[in-house]
Amino acid sequence: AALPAPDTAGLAAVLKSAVAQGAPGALARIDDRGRAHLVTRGVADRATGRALSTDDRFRVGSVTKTFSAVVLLQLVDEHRLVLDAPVNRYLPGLLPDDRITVRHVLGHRSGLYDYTNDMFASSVSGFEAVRTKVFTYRQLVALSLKKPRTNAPDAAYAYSNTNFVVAGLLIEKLTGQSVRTAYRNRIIEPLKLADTFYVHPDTAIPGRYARGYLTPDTAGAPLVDATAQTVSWAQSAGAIISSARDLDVFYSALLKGKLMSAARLAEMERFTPVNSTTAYGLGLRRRDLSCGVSVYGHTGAVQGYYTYAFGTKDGSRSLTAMANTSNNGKVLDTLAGALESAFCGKR
Ligand SMILES: CC1(C)S[C@@H]2[C@H](NC(=O)CCCC[C@H](NC(=O)C[NH3+])C(=O)[O-])C(=O)N2[C@H]1C(=O)[O-]
Repeated sequence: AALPAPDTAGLAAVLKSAVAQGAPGALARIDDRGRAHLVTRGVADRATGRALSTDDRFRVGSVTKTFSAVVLLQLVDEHRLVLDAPVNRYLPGLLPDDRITVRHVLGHRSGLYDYTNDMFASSVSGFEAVRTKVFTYRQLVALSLKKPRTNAPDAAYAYSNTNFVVAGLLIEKLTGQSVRTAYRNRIIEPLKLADTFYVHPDTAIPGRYARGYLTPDTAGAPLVDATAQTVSWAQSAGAIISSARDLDVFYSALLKGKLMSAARLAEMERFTPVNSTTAYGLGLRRRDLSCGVSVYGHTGAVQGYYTYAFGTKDGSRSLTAMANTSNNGKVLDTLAGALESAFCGKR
């Protein structure tokens, strides 16, 4: 059935609420069968008052996880990786349990503890302690392995950044290239994503970008400009920089089957229920909206930036929404309303 027209007035109201709840700015872009709808609110830079533009680049956080999953699923298509093989077959001795497979890692079913739970228990001091640090993947995995696993392999879904750090190690081992090269050769250049970069460990965002502001844990304390950071704590789990246009192109191309075989996309879309309205596949989230439409993509939360990037099953319509703050649950929840406006239309 054809989707209702996007509700751009509703979208503007969502962004207005996000700004009222503490985001300096918020943006949204819908690409609907070649037609773009652009909405913005507030500022990209609190110091200069520059208005936020939908052209501004930003840190996408865990939307990066879909990029990493795409590379690995392409390697499965190339018969260079077996999804149900143990991770330790490719990275001997990395993990303490040979039963943990590549599929478990990409579906957050490995049980590997998420080291960011400790790293960011205190939001601002945790961020300041790592914002210029450069970690190796193995240092991050070691942080995780200091803690007990959350579940036996495949026994449960438990979101963990550690899983996509392991994915980065797999990408580098199997391609013999950096994840930066793998993203560029396999996704960024083929799709001509001119605003999409992996610059780790550089802290600067190339070109024109929105500054990002971390909301402190203490109510009323000033926002912290979190724009400059290595994102080395996340890397292949969260360090990509992109734009609303590029993420719409990326998820539309993915969902249209342009990035891997139909068989592999079907594997990516085998979903584990997370709660009543969301499910997780392989580096891909499904969100079931109030109007019965399901959308596919990923969310992101990195210091200074919240992102929603989702598309319809056939990739004909995609939406990216971003607010340039984080650690603000009200803004994260409000921004989810952009999905309803974009895909369910006027209510
Ligand atoms: C599951 C999520 C929302 S969290 C996960 C990942 N981001 C992180 O793990 C960073 C967490 C710390 C971010 C920080 N929060 C704190 O410091 C809280 N003490 C903030 O908000 O700036 C990402 O991105 N994912 C989102 C996803 O996949 O949707």
